[in-house]
Amino acid sequence: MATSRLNASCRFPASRRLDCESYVSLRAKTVTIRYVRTIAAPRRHLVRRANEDQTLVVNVVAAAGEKPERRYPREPNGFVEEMRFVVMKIHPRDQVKEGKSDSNDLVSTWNFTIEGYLKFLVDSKLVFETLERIINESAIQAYAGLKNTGLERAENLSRDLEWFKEQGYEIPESMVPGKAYSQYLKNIAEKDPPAFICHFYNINFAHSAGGRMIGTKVAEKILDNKELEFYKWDGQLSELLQNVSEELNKVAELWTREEKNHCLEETEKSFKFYWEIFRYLLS
Ligand code: HEM
Repeated sequence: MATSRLNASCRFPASRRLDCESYVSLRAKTVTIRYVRTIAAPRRHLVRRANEDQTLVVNVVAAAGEKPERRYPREPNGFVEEMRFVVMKIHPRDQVKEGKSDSNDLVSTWNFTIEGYLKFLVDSKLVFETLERIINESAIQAYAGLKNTGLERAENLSRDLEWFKEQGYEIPESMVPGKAYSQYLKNIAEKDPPAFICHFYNINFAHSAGGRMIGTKVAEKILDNKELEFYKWDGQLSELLQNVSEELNKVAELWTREEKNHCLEETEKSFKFYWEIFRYLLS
């Protein structure tokens, strides 16, 4: 079997690049690489392709005796897709199925009341206010690109509550679910950015997906089709979401796999906290 001397550029899970050199067979499916500038033991790699400039692109399979690297669902599509995958699995299957039509049917069966809806709006406002204040005031680098994304909702919610007041409705005080979620966000914001980013993603994206669908149904059923400011964005929502996704992907690129997993594990908490606020709509 012919062998060639190649410069190999090794792509590691944490995006670390190391220079190495090796004698390999171009027909080989795996290769053991001896690193030039590290003290790592030789590792077995899966050969992905050899570029024209004789740079070999390889994936780490395992060091001798190690288990192969674990792959995470949607990992190659960027971290936002990983977060989306996890939260969609948490949506209760019997109540909320992925895909708008099923969920739409479900939401159509709900009996909305203005009282329940006002509680939902008041607690949502508290959560968005807290989220936005933290992002604006924090010096944490990961939050810097998440200021003024166009997804902010607190001001729009204030205008909606003002409108309800003008219609003669009494605006309730914020309640336990909103206060609990707001307090939790304050607790983790400075000491645990990966966890906080999970909440940032879920709160904003939940509202733009299921939340928006619910808003349309509420408007149809009990608001004479009045479209609230909560569901209006300056510019195309899809573009705003795309921009924020790109920013979140950039933030997560700097994380280790452990930090990413920690962020994903926080999804369940985010869902539970926000679900408590959604539940007002069912009362
Ligand atoms: C009654 C409550 C809910 C309903 C009816 C609902 C419904 C939906 C539906 C239908 C989608 C898919 C939208 C699409 O494929 O375009 C979706 C996506 C999503 N939901 Fe929910 N959901 C609810 C509650 C929640 C909660 C409590 C959270 C978390 C805090 C959440 C977070 C998300 C996220 C992050 C997405 C992905 C959005 C995207 O990628 O654009 N949802 N939801």
